[in-house]
Amino acid sequence: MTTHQRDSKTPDPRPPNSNDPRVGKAFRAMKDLGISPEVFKPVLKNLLKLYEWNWELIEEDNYQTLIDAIFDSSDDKKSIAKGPTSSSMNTNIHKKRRQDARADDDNEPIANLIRPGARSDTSNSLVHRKIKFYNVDDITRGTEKIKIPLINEIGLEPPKFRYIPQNIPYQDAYVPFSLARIGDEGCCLKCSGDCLSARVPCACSRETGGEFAYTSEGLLRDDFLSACISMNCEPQSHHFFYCQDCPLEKAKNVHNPEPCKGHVLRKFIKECWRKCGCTMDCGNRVVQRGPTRKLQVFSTEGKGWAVRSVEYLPKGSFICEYVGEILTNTELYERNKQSRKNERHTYPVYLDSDWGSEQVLKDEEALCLDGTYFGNVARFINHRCHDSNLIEIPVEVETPDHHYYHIAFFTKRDIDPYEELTWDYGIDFADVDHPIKAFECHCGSSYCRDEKRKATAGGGIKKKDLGIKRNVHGSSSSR
Ligand SMILES: C[S@@+](CC[C@H](N)C(=O)[O-])C[C@H]1O[C@@H](n2cnc3c(N)ncnc32)[C@H](O)[C@@H]1O
Repeated sequence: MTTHQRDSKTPDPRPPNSNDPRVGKAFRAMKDLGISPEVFKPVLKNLLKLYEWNWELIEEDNYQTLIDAIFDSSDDKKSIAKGPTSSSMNTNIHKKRRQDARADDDNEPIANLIRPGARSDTSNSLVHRKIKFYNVDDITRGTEKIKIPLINEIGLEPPKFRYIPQNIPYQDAYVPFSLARIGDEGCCLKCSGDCLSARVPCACSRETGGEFAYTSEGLLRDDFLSACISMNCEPQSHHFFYCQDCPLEKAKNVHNPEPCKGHVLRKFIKECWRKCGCTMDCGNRVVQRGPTRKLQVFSTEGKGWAVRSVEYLPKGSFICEYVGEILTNTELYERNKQSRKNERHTYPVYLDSDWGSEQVLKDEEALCLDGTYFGNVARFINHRCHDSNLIEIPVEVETPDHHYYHIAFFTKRDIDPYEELTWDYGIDFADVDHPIKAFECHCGSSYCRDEKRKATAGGGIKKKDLGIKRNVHGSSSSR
């Protein structure tokens, strides 16, 4: 699944060579900061010698030591400031330093929900560090297998929420899991070990046409991902389902709802689960194992908090689920009314991917996820119009009843370290009837729908737009 790495605690007697994956990783991280190989290679070589080939010290805190050493060498020589990449390099290094340079006195508790994690600089005395480290080293409070730090580069107000690694019903949501609901033909009772290596794909691959959605490397299969992307980004008329009594239209006007504008039908992944005979390491259990990538929450100008990965992510990588409280649509309407009064922001996702397969549920039955007060890292993923680098895919795990399922984010393409992770919320920025006012979009995409709307004659507002999905309801930002 990931490139093999030598245990970085074991001193490596060999000098670095360009085939070493650790050199490649360092190269990519430095490239991202605009640092050319000519500049970083000699510094890396010296540092490795100094640390007796201990890569752990080089790699820790996203190569902070290496960056410090490059910075110090550039301060000394001033010569690299003449190079063509020097100004961007210095800007980026300064940016990177700022991102990690939150002094102790910036360690405000994150709404008493995230423990501040000030770090003392005792890890190595060989490099004189002039900076302090960021203030929260794990927003998950140990509830995930990985730590997810929060990097406050610009002094944003701490997010107020409680991290939960799995969805939890708020109150009325009826989420029935039972072994009895899973028929024997709906799971792989007789499998053992890893279903992906079985000669014939088991029953759990039926949802994805008799082939598993995942490769043995734990990535989404290319053809499956492409089909999901094209259904999501360029849906054809046959990809839409039109319901009789549309809950989204009722949310806009309960007494006189307009006809349904259409819901995009989605492809599901089905993962093996408890009733199956395979092990937890089975390749058809990716989302249920939780996030494994090196993610960070960081502050942005204009969009609040955001998410990125500090490691390279190949196309089809699972990033995280959208986790929140499970609400009925009725509870969500109530909450939205309240949040408008309290100026709180909600980030709900409708569990509406299975339109057409069963009767549309009533509002007091239909479910959505709200990550506002209780959520996971996904609540920080910002919107980008059309060319976002993540796609959300519905995943069936505990129940074959698609009344409830998981929403999982996967990469649509290869992603470089430190690139912001984004998904298209599906907002129609021109929809003035929507119960939650859309934010002013700063996604920066050349396909930005908000920019296009503003550019049309006087920012003219249209009322109807066929086939608009609106999964997350962004509220106007107070930032
Ligand atoms: C799901 S949250 C994402 C995390 C959020 N940035 C935060 O700080 O908590 C959605 C909110 O983020 C902000 N946001 C997301 N994408 C944005 C964009 N492209 N432009 C401006 N604001 C955005 C909006 O305030 C929106 O209501």
